[in-house]
Parts: sequence; C-alpha cells; structure tokens
Amino acid sequence: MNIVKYWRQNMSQPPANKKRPSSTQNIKVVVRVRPLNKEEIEKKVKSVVSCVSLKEILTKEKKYQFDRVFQPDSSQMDIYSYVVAPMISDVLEGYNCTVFAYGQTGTGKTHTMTGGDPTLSANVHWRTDDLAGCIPRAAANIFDEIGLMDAVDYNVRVSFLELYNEEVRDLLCEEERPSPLNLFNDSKGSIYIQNLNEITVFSSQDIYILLQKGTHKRQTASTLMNNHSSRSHTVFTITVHIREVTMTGEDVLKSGKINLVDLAGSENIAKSGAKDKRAQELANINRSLLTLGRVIQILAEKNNKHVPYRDSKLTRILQDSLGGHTKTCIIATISPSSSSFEETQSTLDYACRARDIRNTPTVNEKVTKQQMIKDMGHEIEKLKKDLEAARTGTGVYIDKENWEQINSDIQSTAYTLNLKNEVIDDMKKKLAELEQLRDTKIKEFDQIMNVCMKKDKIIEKAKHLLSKMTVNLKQEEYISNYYAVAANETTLKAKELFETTKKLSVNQEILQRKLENQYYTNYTNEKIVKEKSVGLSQTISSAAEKVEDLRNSSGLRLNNVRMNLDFLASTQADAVEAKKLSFETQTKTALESMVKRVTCRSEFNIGKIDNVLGLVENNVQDCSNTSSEFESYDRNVTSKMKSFTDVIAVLYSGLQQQRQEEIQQLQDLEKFSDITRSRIKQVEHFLGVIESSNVLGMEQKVPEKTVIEQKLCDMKNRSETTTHELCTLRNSLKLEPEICSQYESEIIEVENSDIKMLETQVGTMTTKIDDTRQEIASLEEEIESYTTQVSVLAREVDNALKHDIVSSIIPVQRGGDTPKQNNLNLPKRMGETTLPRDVLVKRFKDEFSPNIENESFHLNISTDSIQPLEDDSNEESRESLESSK
Ligand SMILES: Nc1ncnc2c1ncn2[C@@H]1O[C@H](COP(=O)(O)OP(=O)(O)OP(=O)(O)O)[C@@H](O)[C@H]1O
Repeated sequence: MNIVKYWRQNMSQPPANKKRPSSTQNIKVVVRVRPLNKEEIEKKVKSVVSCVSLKEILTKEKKYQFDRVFQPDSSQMDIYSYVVAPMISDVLEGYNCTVFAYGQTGTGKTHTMTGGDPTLSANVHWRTDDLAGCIPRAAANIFDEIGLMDAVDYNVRVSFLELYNEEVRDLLCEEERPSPLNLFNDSKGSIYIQNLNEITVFSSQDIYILLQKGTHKRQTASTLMNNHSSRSHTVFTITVHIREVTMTGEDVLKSGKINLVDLAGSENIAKSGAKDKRAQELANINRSLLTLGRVIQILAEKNNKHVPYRDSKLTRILQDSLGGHTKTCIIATISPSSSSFEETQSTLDYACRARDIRNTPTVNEKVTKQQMIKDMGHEIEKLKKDLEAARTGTGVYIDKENWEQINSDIQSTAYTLNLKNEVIDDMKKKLAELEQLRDTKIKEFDQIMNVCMKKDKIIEKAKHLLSKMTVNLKQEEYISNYYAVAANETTLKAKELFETTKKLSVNQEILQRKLENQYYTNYTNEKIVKEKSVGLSQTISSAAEKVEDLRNSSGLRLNNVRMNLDFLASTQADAVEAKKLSFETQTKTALESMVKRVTCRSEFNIGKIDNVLGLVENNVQDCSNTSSEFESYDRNVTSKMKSFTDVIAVLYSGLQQQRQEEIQQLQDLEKFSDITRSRIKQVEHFLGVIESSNVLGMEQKVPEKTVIEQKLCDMKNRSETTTHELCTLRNSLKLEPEICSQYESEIIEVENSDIKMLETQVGTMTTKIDDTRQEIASLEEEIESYTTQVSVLAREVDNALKHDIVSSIIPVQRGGDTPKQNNLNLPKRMGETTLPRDVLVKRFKDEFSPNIENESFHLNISTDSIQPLEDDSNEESRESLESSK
C-alpha cells in the first residue's frame, strides 16, 4: 500500500475526532454579472442591475451587499485572484476548500469555472490567459506554489465527477462499463465516493488534459438560453498530499484539497422550452438546486433544524462544504438582462441568504511517519497471519478466484450493510424528524384548535352582528319606504299648497284694498274725534268744578255737624259730672245733718245707738270698699263719726226721748227711698231716651252710657244700703217719726232739686238732639241734590259721547267681499312628512319586535301599512325633535 492509497483510505477527510478546534467564518459570496451577449445587444435589452460599489449591487427593486461584486467587464483573472488564489495556499496548508458557481442558465458558470479550452492555451501563462477559468488557473497555481515549496515529497491527484439525474458519474473513467459510484459515509463521518478515479498529475498540463477530457464527457445540450448548456453538476477536485519534515526531524504527511463545482443552471421549464428528456433533466436539476437552497436556508437561519443534506446527492457531496469544516466560496452568476430579471432577483436572494452560513474550516490532521509505519505494520502482521494459516493448513485455504469472490462478496455485503446502516440511520433520523414533526403538528393542532375556537366565537359574533345588521337593514327599508310614502304625500301637499297659494294671492289683493279703505276711514274718524274731544273735555272740566264745589260745601256742613255733636257731647258730659258732684254733696250734707240730728236725739238711747253706729260704720266701710269714688267720703264720715262719738255720748240721754221721732223719721226715710227708686227709674228712662237718640255717630260723642249706668248702679247700691241701714235703725232703735219725716222732707227737697236740674238738662239735651237731627236731615238733602247734579253731568257727558262723536264718525265703506276661509284647502298634516327617524325606529320596533328574533322574519311593508301618526306620535315627534335640538 503506497502512501497515497493509505491517505485515501484513512485521511481523505479529516477525522472528526482528530480535528483541531478552529474559528467559524461566514461563507464568502461574490456576484459576477455577465455582459450582455450579442443577441441581447441586438435586441437592445436593457440592463436591470447596476454595480453600485465593489460590494453592492442594485436591481430595480432592491440593493444587495456581498463580499464582492464583479462587473460585466471583470476578467477571469479578477475572479480567480479574489476567490480561488487565496484558497490555493489554504489547500497547501492542509485545508479543504470549495468554490461553486451558482446561477441561472447561461449566466457564465462554466465560463467562470472552466473558461475556454485550456489545452488551446497551453503555451500561455495562466496569469495572462484571458479565457482560462478558475479550474485551470488553480491547477497551474498549485503546481507553481508546490514548486516554490521545499517539499520532500508531494502528490497531486485529480477527480472529476458529474451528477446527472441524481446519478454520480466519473468523468475521468475510461472504462466502457464503469463501476457504479456509490456515496458512503465512512466510519469518520465523511463522504466517500466508491470507485471514483483519482488520477495523479504531475503538472498543470496533465490537469488541463483531464479537464478537457472530462468536459467533453459532460452532459451538455443546446437550450433556448444556452447553446452549450450544462445539464449536470460537476465537481472537479484537486487533492494535494505533501510530505514534509518537521523541526524535530519527523516525517509528516499533510493533505488539502479544493473542490471546484460547476452547478447546472437553474431554469424556468416554460422559458427553456424543454421537453421529454430535457424536461426530466431540468426537473432533476431544479430539484437538487431546490434542496441546495433549502440546505442553505436552514444553515443560514441557524435554528438547529435538521439539515436535509441527504435529500439530494448534490448536497451530500457538498455537505462538508456547507456548514462543515471547509473554506467555501459561492460565485453567484447573474445576467443583467431585463428579460431575466426574476431569475436574477432569485439568484441574488439565494446568494444573499448563503452569506449567513457559517463554516468552521479545520486543517486536516498531519500524520507522522511513525504512525503510518505503525498502522502499516499492523496491516503486515494481519497479512502474515493469513499467509501462515494458509501455509500450515490451520486456517482456511481458498482458491485465489474463490478468495477474490469471497472478498468481493464480503465487500458487497459490507456495502449492502453499509447501505442498510445508512437506511437505518436515515430512518432513525426520519423517525426523529417525524416525531419532531408530530410534536410540532400537535402544537400546531392545538394552536389551530385555539384559533378555531376564537374563530367560532368570531363567527358567533359575526352571526349576531349579521342578525343585527339584518334587522337594521329591514329597519332602514321600513324607514325608506316610509319616507318614500311621505315624499309622495309631501308632493301632493305641495301641489295643494301651490293652488291654495294662488287663491290666497287673489284674496290678499282684495284684503289689501279693504285695508286701504279702512285706513283712510280711520284717519278721518280720528280727526273728528280729536275735534269733539276738545268740547267734551271742557264740559267734563266744568262738571268736575261743580262736583268740587259740592264736595267743599258738604264738607263744611259735615264739619259743622261734627262740631255741634262734639259740643253737645262735652256739655252733656259736664252736666252729668256736675249732677254727680251735686248729688254726692247733697247726699253727704243730708246724711251729715241726719247723723247730727240722730246723734242729738239719741242721747238717751246711747247703748242702742252704739250698736246702730257700729252697724252704720260697718256699712260705711262696705260702701268705701265697693266704690273708689266714695273712699274720701267714707274717710271723712269715719273721722266725723269718731269726732261725733263724744258728742253722741253727751246726747245719749236725749236719744231715748227722741226715739219716737226717729221711728217717724225712719218711716219718712222709707218713703224717701221709694221716691229715690222712682227717680232712678226716671234716670234710667232718661238714659234710654239718650240711647235711642244716637244718630250718625252721636253715640260716640254722648257721655259714655256705661259711665252713667255705673253711676246709676252706685246710686242704687247706696240707696239700698241706706234703706238697709234705715231698716236696721228702725228695727233696732225705733226711729222717731219726726226725724224721719224731717229727713224725708230734706231728702225730698234735695231730690226734687236734683230731678229738676236733671229734667232741665234732659230738656236741653233733647233740644240739642233735635237740632242735630234737623241738621243731619238738611245734610242728607244736600247730598241728594249733589248726587242728582252728578248724575245730570254724567248724562250730559254720555249724550255728548253718543250723539256728538259717534254721529260724526264716518262709517267704513265696503272694499269687496272678504274671501271665506273655508275656500282655502290647506294641508292639515304637514308635520307627517317630516317625521323624525327616532319615532320611525320606535314604531318599527313596536310593530315588528316579536318577529325580529325569528330567522324567517321578513319585512313586508306596503305603503298602506304606514299610517299617519296619531296625536301621541306627534307629541313624541315633538319631544324627540326637542331632545335632538
Ligand atoms: N463574463 C463573461 N464574459 C464573456 N462571455 C461570457 C461571460 N459569461 C458568460 N459568457 C458567455 O455566455 C455563454 C454562456 O455561458 P456559460 O455556458 O458559461 O453559462 P452557464 O451559466 O454555464 O450556463 P448553463 O448553466 O446553461 O451551463 C458562453 O458563450 C460564454 O462564453
């Protein structure tokens, strides 16, 4: 086993467990815009992309940013220098690198990766060759670089495969029946393509030849978009193995490779016009590109989703280059043509997404010579054991052919096993994916259920709203019908009004003429009234003067009457007062003389008189208690009685003798009392006369009746007291008849004089009352005459008004017949047509509310069903109008 074979078997991909940790970096993405081709120039196709800067490109819709943008005039070398050249040194350092061209068909992928026929420019240096693409340049560049290195030993190997209709083909295989190329995941997780030829090359020329050979074998076809359209994806791989000696003198083997991928162009089937086989090719191309796009999308999103590398062989082959340990660069090729705008936009979006993919480029492990010897020693040992077993017959000896057959069977079994394992792995992964998908779907289902429930609620609400809206719609129909009827009615009313207005204008003219006549007549009458009013006012003023005179004269007379009455009242009061005083004085004097005589005549009956005197004293004290007016008199009597006590004592003896006389006197006193009583009656009679004579307020002016009655009452009391005393005296002392008669005569005298005086006073008063009556009668006559005069004056004024003014006023002349109001045909219900909406809505609800909830509710409104509003409704309308105001 040579070194290269060893490497191929053990180190073609860096083993996962032997990789050194490295930093991640984004995939490099550049855009190359091809120039307009001849055809496009002829058709004067417009360019729809513009390179704004080295890193920005602008389409008519969007601006994109990339690691670099190559304009249409960019050279092949420009692309190579920026994209591939840096990778060559990486490859030589032990990195795996990948460059792939992606883009719409005919945009220059093959031109960029391969370029012109490299064998034709064999004598041209790759740097100066204008046509050479990235692959021949990389080949030449690698050899240049290796030549510059102090490599002890190196090996450059090339493989070239194509992926056509999901089938891997070896483009460098010269066998007529090539072995099938199967993809394996080796024990280290890397992709291994079984039976793929790797041809060792020693110069760039070797590579050019192989490239040319392989390119010839590649599936191409002429399409509408490209005369030499590649119908397959190709991967051209240059692997470099370098043996070098370390500082410690140790031999190490390092390896790096570069994959140069030229993808088949994505294409619109309709645009391409592909049919049958070509359509099948295109579908496969598009499917694999779609998977590549999905892988890029998932890797760019970085959401730890499963990356579907296994969905296509293209992505399986490129697995390590996308999100793996490879340094990767994508060259997106686009056409500037406006006819390809959609594809260009799609390619740019695709490329833009790919910028987010992050790889972790890792240097392949260098293998030491010792390790290699050790591993190879193990191998030799195994083979030795097999040989020994064969020689000694302890093992199994098998014929060479059989052995090869067994080996091939083992290999095919291993292959099948591997396939099965792959299938199992795939199924496990798919199972995991399905479980994940199931969980996701359950969550989605729950979410959908929630959404459904919400939607159900929304639908319920919508239904409710719909029913409401239906009712509203019907309500609107009802209202609009109503308004239509109302509009018709209004039109009719308007016509009626128009006719009425015509009639009114005629009537107005008649009324106008009447008014003018009326105005003229009123003006004339006003003038007449003014003239007559002057004479009437004079008459009224003379009447007023007369009334004033009468009022004055009657006032004077009334004052005289009043004064006379006042005088009469005052003189009467004075007379009564004087009479009172004289009566009291006389009574007092009479009593004093009577006491004196009694005292003198009762000397002999002193003991008995003591008793009588005590009684008299008690009586006098009683009299003083009953009347305040007699207090002073009582005190005098008492004091006199005291002074008389001594005298009485002296006279006591003589009293016995005079007893008979006293009895007589008592009898006389009784008579006196009778007379006094009759006088009192006379006074009462007198008072009655006075009372009956009160006319025209005289009652107020005559001395108060109550006062006289009081006095009379006092007199009665005193008279009774005196009578009582006399009785007592008569009974106890047997008063002498002489004394009594003397007393009687004295008292009669006093009484007579009093009565006379009273009679004269009464006569005077009667006379005065008669005078007053006469004056009142004359006054009444005067008032009557005054009333008569006033009534005469009033009649005069009345006559003047009736005859003088009214007879002078001109009667209003007729200006024509006043039109009858009945003739006017005015509309009676003008308010009906302007019925407010609120009222209509209320009426609608009242009429149809029981049916509104019913689904089958159908509003069938005929114009007949709309009745004019009753008074209540008018009231409502007015209320609603007011509220709306
Ligand atoms: N940058 C460029 N400068 C000059 N000519 C170019 C450029 N890019 C492409 N072309 C020309 O355009 C034509 C189509 O190019 P190419 O075959 O490389 O496209 P493609 O993308 O590989 O197409 P497909 O996907 O169909 O294979 C070729 O004739 C090529 O020479």
